Amino acid sequence: MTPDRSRPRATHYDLVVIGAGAGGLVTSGGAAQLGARVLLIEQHRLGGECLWTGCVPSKAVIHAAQLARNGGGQRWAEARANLDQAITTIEPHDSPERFEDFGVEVVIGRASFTGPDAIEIGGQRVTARRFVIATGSDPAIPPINGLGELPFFTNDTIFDLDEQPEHLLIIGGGVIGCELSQSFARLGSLVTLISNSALLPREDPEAVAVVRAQLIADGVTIIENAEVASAGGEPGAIRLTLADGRTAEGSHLLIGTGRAPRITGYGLEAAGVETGKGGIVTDAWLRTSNKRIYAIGDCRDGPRLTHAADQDARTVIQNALFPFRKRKDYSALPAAVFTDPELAQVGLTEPAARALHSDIKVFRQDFDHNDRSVTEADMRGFVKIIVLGKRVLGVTIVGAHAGELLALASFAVSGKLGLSDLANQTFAYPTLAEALRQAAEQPGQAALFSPFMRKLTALFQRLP
Ligand SMILES: Cc1cc2nc3c(=O)[nH]c(=O)nc-3n(C[C@H](O)[C@H](O)[C@H](O)COP(=O)(O)OP(=O)(O)OC[C@H]3O[C@@H](n4cnc5c(N)ncnc54)[C@H](O)[C@@H]3O)c2cc1C
Ligand SMILES: NC(=O)c1ccc[n+]([C@@H]2O[C@H](COP(=O)([O-])OP(=O)(O)OC[C@H]3O[C@@H](n4cnc5c(N)ncnc54)[C@H](O)[C@@H]3O)[C@@H](O)[C@H]2O)c1
Repeated sequence: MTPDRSRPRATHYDLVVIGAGAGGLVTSGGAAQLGARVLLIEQHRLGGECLWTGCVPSKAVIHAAQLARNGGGQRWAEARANLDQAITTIEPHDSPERFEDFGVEVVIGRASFTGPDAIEIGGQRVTARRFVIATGSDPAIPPINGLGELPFFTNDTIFDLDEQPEHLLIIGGGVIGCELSQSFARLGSLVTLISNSALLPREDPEAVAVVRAQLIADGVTIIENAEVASAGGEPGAIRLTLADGRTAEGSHLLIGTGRAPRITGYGLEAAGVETGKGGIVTDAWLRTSNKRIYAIGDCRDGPRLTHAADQDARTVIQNALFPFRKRKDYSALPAAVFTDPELAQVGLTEPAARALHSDIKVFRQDFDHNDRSVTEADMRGFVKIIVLGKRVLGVTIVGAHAGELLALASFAVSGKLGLSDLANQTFAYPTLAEALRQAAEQPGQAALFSPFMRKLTALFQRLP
């Protein structure tokens, strides 16, 4: 029998979690399995952005676009079928029944704080020992003249699109803009991508150059460092006018210009929770200005990624339930842009490391010297390892399967390993991962094959 999910069964819990996206699900499921009495409140459907409007549909579209590449024709319908299938397959993992089996009490409704230690939900007042806010973020819509009068898409709506866009205009050259511009181009739409920055402004520019070249080869028209001054035209024939007078016309418009944390309309002021421009302010332990309330994932100031929300959740389970506290630490948080080629980063990029330290060293290995890249006939990209002294500060990988290869690099950065730890590994031949070892062995090889070593070797050969 389906339980009544319209109101809580009790008035007090050990932990109340607001929002059932990646952050809220991991927190509530983990805490309940550890034995805490947990109430999880979700206003819409469990799974959040990642399942319904983010990672899952976008990666399914990317996969369909890979298959469609060079196939010709308009292939959005196939991508739509693929993304619907992916969501249907993953949805049971995030179902209320599964979390109820873990011992979580699930209520569907909108929670609102009424004071520093209480919320209201389903007309009922609920108190808790600790609260976790995991309310996520909305697409940020830029203040462009005329935009309000036109139909436009965001990640909340683009994956429900029924018809193939003839010509998709995209504002924003970040992760969404790059991943989806390439996908729609490969699926057979004309695509124009406009950004007020360079593409992927936070990433290594040399790596971005490799991605940019592929987007152009796929037919994406890219306009970088350009302000969109106004939007006009009509549905089906949208015209963007840039500040320098240029115009771009298309049938559909997608906005991917960053995120706005969800911090209004649910009583954060009444709870005494401080917010800033970047979201809910948290301390080193992810506590808000109200020490009994934690904030995790996209709603707090900090990185907005599913695995960041997951990492936050694990930190908060420990901090909210146990006396041994754990600090938040994003220094080894990996990130991948799932374009083709992929761009993956962990730790500091080369420009970020140079801004902090004057004496870093950078070791780069291009994939055109990797045998597997040659046999796969895909030699785009490189591995770059950024080192301070002996310590690996960061790794940038651009190329095929860069997101997968990054796992090894993440391990090196989070484990505070030295370059020699990577250089001394033996990797299966022929694999792309060998490029990491080849980059890591560059300084050692210079020392190993030096004139001094040559003399030493010769000397040893003369010994009886
Ligand atoms: C197109 C796209 C692709 C992405 N791809 C990736 C990727 O490949 N890898 C990656 O790591 N990240 C990716 N992300 C980012 C990722 O989706 C988010 O960082 C992640 O989903 C955030 O999880 P969250 O739990 O913080 O918030 P959300 O998933 O947004 O969950 C918040 C939940 O809170 C609920 N809620 C809000 N207010 C209330 C309230 N008052 N009461 C009750 N419920 C409430 C909402 O309904 C929602 O379900 C992508 C994002 C987008 C937009
Ligand atoms: N693979 C992944 O992990 C993945 C994929 C998609 C999205 N995401 C997450 O989702 C979030 C949102 O992605 P996003 O691409 O919207 O944000 P983003 O921050 O990655 O990029 C936004 C881009 O829009 C540009 N921009 C901002 N205002 C503009 C304006 N008025 N006109 C033109 N350009 C403008 C910025 O300069 C920037 O290049 C990100 O935080 C990202 O972490 C992650």
